[in-house]
Amino acid sequence: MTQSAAVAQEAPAVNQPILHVENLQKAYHGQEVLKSVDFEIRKGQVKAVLGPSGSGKSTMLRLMALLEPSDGGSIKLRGETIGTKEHRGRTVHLPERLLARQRQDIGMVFQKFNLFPHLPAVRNVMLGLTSVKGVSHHEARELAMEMLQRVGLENRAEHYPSELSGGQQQRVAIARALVLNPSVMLFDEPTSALDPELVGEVLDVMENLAADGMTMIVVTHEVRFASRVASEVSLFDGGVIVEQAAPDQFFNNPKHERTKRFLSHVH
Ligand SMILES: Nc1ncnc2c1ncn2[C@@H]1O[C@H](COP(=O)(O)OP(=O)(O)OP(=O)(O)O)[C@@H](O)[C@H]1O
Repeated sequence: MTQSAAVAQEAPAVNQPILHVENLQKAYHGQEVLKSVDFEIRKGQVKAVLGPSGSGKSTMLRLMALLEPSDGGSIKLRGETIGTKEHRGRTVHLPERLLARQRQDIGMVFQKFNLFPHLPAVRNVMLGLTSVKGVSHHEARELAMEMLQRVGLENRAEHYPSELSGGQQQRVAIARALVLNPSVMLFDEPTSALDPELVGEVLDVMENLAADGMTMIVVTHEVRFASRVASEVSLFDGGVIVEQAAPDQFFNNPKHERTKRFLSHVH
């Protein structure tokens, strides 16, 4: 194979979405939470997802992160179907071993930081590298320190979660996701559990990530963040995406009545 042919094979198609979700469905106890979600995000885009409480936003992210199986539809990451495969004409869910491997390419940050309380910050960040990726302790530590620096916490590396503020814990959680070098980062209301004065430091870290070209989906109630940082804003309601548009259009000239009503409550 010529060198240029090899490069062409490796490079993703320029306009191919990083993550592409089609007709995603999920029900709990017969109650449809995701009716049919279609969603795509391209490299470097930041999508903000707004919507009323209980509308299924977290469920959508958990399915995209392969933390729960869907009931239907498909998820493609960099052109490859993840989470499921076709087997004898049926769609089947992949075994946990394969899901774990695919999950490494999707970073997820939760409302609650979920750090291990008995490990200092740097060990929390290292854990995925040593236990999942088999990286040596020495190399994992170096990479973890780089990530802690990126979120402005290199001087808190040896602090335990109980010695850190909520905002700092959330920044450690972001570093923990980033260190695995995912193709896309999913944020599920990352500032909702924080005292108001700690929200800004987490949003600043996220804004820096976006400026560095990270591809991000952010479920949030932070309308100002969405309007400033997102490349596209979506309103999620009733198990579907009601409207998606660039922030200016979404906030200043929404098309759907549902979006207008939603915005009248949050503005
Ligand atoms: N594991 C589960 N088992 C049963 N029902 C669930 C489960 N997870 C979510 N639900 C239900 O699905 C619906 C959507 O929940 P979800 O957390 O996805 O909404 P949300 O839009 O993220 O809400 P919020 O903004 O309050 O976090 C809710 O009615 C919730 O009770």
